[in-house]
Amino acid sequence: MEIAKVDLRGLDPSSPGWRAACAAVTASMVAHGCVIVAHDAISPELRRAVFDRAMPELFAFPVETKQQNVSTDTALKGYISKVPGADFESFNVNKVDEDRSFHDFSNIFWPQGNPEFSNTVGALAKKVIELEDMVEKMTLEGLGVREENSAAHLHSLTHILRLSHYGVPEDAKMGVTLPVHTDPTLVTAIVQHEVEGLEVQTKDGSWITIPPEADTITCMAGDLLTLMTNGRVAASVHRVKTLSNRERYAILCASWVKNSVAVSVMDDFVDHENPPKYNPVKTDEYLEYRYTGEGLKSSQPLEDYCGVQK
Ligand SMILES: O=C(O)CCC(=O)C(=O)O
Ligand SMILES: [Fe+2]
Repeated sequence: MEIAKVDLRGLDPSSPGWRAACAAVTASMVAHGCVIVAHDAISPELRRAVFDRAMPELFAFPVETKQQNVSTDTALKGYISKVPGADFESFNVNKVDEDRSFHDFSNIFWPQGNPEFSNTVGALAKKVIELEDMVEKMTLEGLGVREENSAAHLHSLTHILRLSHYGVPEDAKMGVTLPVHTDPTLVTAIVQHEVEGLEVQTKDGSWITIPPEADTITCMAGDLLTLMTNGRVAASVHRVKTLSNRERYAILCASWVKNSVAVSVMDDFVDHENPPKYNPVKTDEYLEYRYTGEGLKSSQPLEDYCGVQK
C-alpha cells in the first residue's frame, strides 16, 4: 500500500482542480491520518541554504548554548536534548507567524545577528505554514465543514517550528530513532531532506516509508484534529527509522490554536446520531498531560484525557 501524493502546484480555491484535490487530501487524511503533497514552494537554493548550512551550523553549538532555547510558552518545550539510547535533539521556535521569532531565536546563537540564518529558515517556515494551512483548509472543506467555521478555525491558528537532528542510529539493525507516537498537534507538516526516516502505520498495522522527496512535504493529523473532527480523522501513527544509518535533519511545522482558545468538536460533526465524543481541551493543558506522567503511560491519550464517557 502507498500513500497517495496530491499535487498542490498552482492550486487555489478558484482553480478548476480544487474540489478534486480537496477530495484526495481528505480521503488520504481519513484513511491514513496523513497526506503527501507535491509543491514548488521551496526552491533547491533555499533547501540547500537551510539544510546544508543553517542546520549543521546550529547543531554544532555546545549544549549549554542550545539549552538557552527555552519556551516562553510553558507548555511547549524549548530545546530537547539527547537522552541515553536516542541520538535525537530538537529546537523549538514558537509563534513562527511573527517576524521577530527567528530573529529572537537566532540571537541565542549569534548575538551580533545572523540575517542569513533568520531569513532562510524564516522563508522556509513561511512556505510550510502556507502549505500546512492549505491542507487543513482542504481537509475541512472535504469533510463538509461550513466555510465560516473553517475560516474562523484557520484564523485561530498559531504555528511552531521544530528543527530536529538525528544522529546515526545506535542500533544499526533496528534503525529506530524516534519511537512510535501520535503528535498532540492539530496538523504537523514534515520536511525531510535527502535521508529517509519517516514511517506511517496503516490501519492494518503495516508500516509505510515516506520517501524524502525534495518536492513534497507530509502533513500529519495530530490528536487535536481527531478531537475537532469528532473522530473522523484519526491521528497519524508514525515513527522515525533510518535503516541506511545516516545522520538526518528534519523540519516540522505544527499548527495549534492559540492557548487561550479551547479546542472543541466542530458543530459540523455533531448531530442526533453523532454526539460529541470529546470534551473541549486547552492545548497547553493537553500538552502538559501528554508529556508528563499520566499521558506518557497512556496508549490512547486523547480518549483518556477528554473522551466523553459512554
Ligand atoms: O523527523 C521526522 O520525520 C518526524 C519527527 C516526528 O514525528 C516528531 O518529531 O514528532
Ligand atoms: Fe511526530
